[in-house]
Amino acid sequence: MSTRIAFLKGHGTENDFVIVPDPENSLDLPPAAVAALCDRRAGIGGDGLLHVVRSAAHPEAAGMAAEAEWFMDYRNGDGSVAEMCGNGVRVFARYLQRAGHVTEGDLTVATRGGVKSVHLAKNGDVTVGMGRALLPGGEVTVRVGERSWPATHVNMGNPHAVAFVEDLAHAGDLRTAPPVGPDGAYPDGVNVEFVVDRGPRHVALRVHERGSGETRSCGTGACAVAVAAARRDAADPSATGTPATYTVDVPGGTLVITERSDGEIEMTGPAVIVAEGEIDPAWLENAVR
Ligand SMILES: N[C@@H](CCC[C@H](N)C(=O)O)C(=O)O
Repeated sequence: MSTRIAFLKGHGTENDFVIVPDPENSLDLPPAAVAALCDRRAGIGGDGLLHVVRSAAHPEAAGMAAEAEWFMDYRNGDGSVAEMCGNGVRVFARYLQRAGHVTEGDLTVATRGGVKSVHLAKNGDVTVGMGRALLPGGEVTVRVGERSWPATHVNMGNPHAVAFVEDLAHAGDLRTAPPVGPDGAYPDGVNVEFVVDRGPRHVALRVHERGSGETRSCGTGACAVAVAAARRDAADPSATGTPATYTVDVPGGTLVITERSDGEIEMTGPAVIVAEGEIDPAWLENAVR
């Protein structure tokens, strides 16, 4: 890597990302490079990285190029690849707007979880069509120390285990991933949400994200929580025929999630770009050695 590499930093409800624009997919970003960039002490710092590539230039997205010009090549902070990142899509759209690639209003973004519809509103909010949740059923259990809770498995393109708890403090310090049983239930790892009620159709969560640790927000996690809460509250829109909207407080802000009666889920929240600069290529080369 001999030329300087541009980056931006952004967040959605404090789920923060290093953004690396690379329209023609010419950068080599192995897991070690992503982990170095996301390192909060030795790097730029972020829960994850948004590699911004034209769909036509990326082998995983070329098939979506007719529907979405831009591909969000999302990576977790440890360098691993994930199928989807809800907050990431909002921040990605905000970047496209700032760079002049799109304007306020409707656009599409290609992700590993398929093409997502996005609306950039005048008030700064960004709404993402997150698709449908899958609830494969089966019992899973989340454990922290001596406590354990039954959890709902919700797939939002990526896997989530949602546990309703009495107190968010019971999740502990979340420095390590809480064990989710039975063994082998999630061979590729899982995002774990701890949830309490705050009022009617109003919940709060803490989350431990696969590949990132505890984060201040998780968009797919907030959707998984809203879906699990609607089933618990006998408000499943596909059964009642009525959309269900939940306000989901996360440590970094608030997201509003609506599940329609056809199962389609929309998530609304803010997305902010906070800085931009250049990565020193010599530092990056050294960091991945
Ligand atoms: N923060 C994201 C989810 C990112 C991916 C997740 N860590 C995984 O590995 O599935 C969001 O906002 O959805």
